[in-house]
Amino acid sequence: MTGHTVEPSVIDDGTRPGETPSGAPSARRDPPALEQIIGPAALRDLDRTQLDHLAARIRRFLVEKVCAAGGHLGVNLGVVELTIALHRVFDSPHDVLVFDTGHQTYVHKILTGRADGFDTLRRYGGLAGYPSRSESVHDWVENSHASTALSYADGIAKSLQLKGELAGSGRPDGRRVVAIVGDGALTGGLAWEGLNNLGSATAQNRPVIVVLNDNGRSYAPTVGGVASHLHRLRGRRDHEGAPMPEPRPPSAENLFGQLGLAYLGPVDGHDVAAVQDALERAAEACRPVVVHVITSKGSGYPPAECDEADRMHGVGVVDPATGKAEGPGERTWTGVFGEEMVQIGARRPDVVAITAAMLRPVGLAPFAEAFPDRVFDVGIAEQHAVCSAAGLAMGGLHPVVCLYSTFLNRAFDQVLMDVALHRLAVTFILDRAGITGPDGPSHHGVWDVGLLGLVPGLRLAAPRDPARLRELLREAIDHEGPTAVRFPRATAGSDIVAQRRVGGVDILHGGDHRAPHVLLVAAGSTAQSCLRAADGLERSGIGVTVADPRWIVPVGTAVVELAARHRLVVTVEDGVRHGGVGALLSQACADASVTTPVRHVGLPHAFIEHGTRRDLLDRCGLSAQQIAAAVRRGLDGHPPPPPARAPAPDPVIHAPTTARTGGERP
Ligand SMILES: Cc1ncc(C[n+]2csc(CCOP(=O)(O)OP(=O)(O)O)c2C)c(N)n1
Ligand SMILES: CC(=O)[C@@H](O)[C@H](O)COP(=O)(O)O
Ligand SMILES: [Mg+2]
Repeated sequence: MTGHTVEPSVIDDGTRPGETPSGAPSARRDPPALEQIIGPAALRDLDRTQLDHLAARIRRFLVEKVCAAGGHLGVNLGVVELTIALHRVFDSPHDVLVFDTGHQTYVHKILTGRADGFDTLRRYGGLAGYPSRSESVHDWVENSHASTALSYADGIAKSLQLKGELAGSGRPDGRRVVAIVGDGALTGGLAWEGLNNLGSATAQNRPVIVVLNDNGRSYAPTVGGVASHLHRLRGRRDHEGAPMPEPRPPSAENLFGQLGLAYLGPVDGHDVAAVQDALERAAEACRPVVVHVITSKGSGYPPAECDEADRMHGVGVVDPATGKAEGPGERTWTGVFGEEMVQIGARRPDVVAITAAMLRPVGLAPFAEAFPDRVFDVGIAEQHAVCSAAGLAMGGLHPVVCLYSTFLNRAFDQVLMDVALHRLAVTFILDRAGITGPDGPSHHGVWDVGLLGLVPGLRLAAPRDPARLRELLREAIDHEGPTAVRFPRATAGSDIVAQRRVGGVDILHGGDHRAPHVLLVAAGSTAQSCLRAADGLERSGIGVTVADPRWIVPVGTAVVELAARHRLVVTVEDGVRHGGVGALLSQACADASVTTPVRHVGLPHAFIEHGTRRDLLDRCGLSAQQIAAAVRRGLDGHPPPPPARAPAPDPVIHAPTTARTGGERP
């Protein structure tokens, strides 16, 4: 590994005393200032010294910008040299670079002319934290869900081959297709579906270059047989820091060779020249090939290198000198969940927990510490997590599957056909449910209510506060059938005490009016805004009942009976309205011949861009004022307004009317 670990304040990036790191290059042939790099061509004729200075300059830039804004710091510090080499060997966007998960593309963005956007990183309307097709022709895949790159590469290579544009098709300017995939992403089943096709007999003349970015970690060290195999291939004595042998020629002595892909590596991923040499040889091979690149997450920044938990995989705003967040940590929904799980684990020896490579992010660290034999990290393998949970339940245990809501999407069939069909007692914990914020459209957990509302026999709870999270978690785990509990990426807030409980439904406000009036159905964390809306409405003489159903799927009879006793129902949910709480209640009212009009306030049926959670909720019409406005419009006989069109651009990412094919790219 080249020696490049330095303190952030003394990174030797070629900056002369008094010159800012991104200042104009001095006469000493320093590399171009980052803001002056308008594209990869600027890298082509840099010499070794300039490349080393450029790498140091990028590291310093990453530490400065990401510590100030939050984002994937450790991840991107680990791919500085790798990304420089990629853009020196391949000619993006003529050549296609597909990044798996996309959280490691900050360096790619710097080298493709977007350094000056980093002051807006992950802010509404600013630079996305993942590839963005609307930002650059160098970006292809926006989906931040792992293990997809190999399948995209397979499809793109097939399309280029059929059009006669793929390298190896006889054209001198044949296009190369490169997939950059992490060792963690390689624990996902979809990645092996991709490999199976990339290495097939028919693919031997359809060269795809798989760059395996192996840092030995997802957040924590990568688990499973794949990780062990990679460790053996690395020929390392340990995961980090050991010297690496010279790149070995392709051989069949490893899994990739057995699957029909040549193997090149292991390569020191922090040595630009070594990576460049390996990539050039891979491109010349003109066949499917895996280039096994060894990197270190957090490389070059001691606070990350020393972070045993996850090498500062992703951070909030932190002090660049220490890597620590300022001030005391906030109590999050995740933290409350983690505490209660330990209480439940002590009471219920049959309860076990499953994580898909995110033990700490989903709050299972306390449970793992208390009950180390009762936590299973299955890797980035959500479908396996759910199906394995079905097996655990069949074996007599009660598994608690802990995922971010958005990552449940890919395991829907396992929830439906492996858990619910067998009516198994499995509990799904859906953290980051609703608008999450900075990670953008593929991370907002907004689809779970619509999806799980389709699952016969499954019960879904949406707690409004920490006390209800604890209560509903216990009810879910005590239930003899499939259950789920959803909560947001947010501070936990204070408890909201109900006036009374009617048929399992908590009445939070009103409900004792004689004259028919408005029923506000507050799903989960929207309760606070609904109560504020109710206060405003009451001041203008509109009587409001605010009810928290607690269990939102299936719709309880008590909610339908409440609806029947009101003049108007308005449901409010932090989820897509399409198939959501409102839609389900409308259906339930229709089935019960209850004719009270029901209006749905929730998120649009669309992809919502990145920003802060609060701001995006407001832009989507979920503020107290907008809820009150929806009630008033309902009383006037009109449907609630479409999601508020803030003066700034719409938060909704409009699906293009015509498919944005690769054809828009060169
Ligand atoms: C389907 C899915 N599950 C979980 C995640 C959350 N996640 C984001 S990055 C990451 C670890 C990825 O590890 P690896 O592929 O090795 O990339 P590295 O961060 O090491 O560069 C995980 C689990 C995700 N993005 N997608
Ligand atoms: C890339 C990825 O999927 C995760 O790193 C995600 O960004 C973490 O999100 P939180 O910050 O909500 O934990
Ligand atoms: Mg990794």
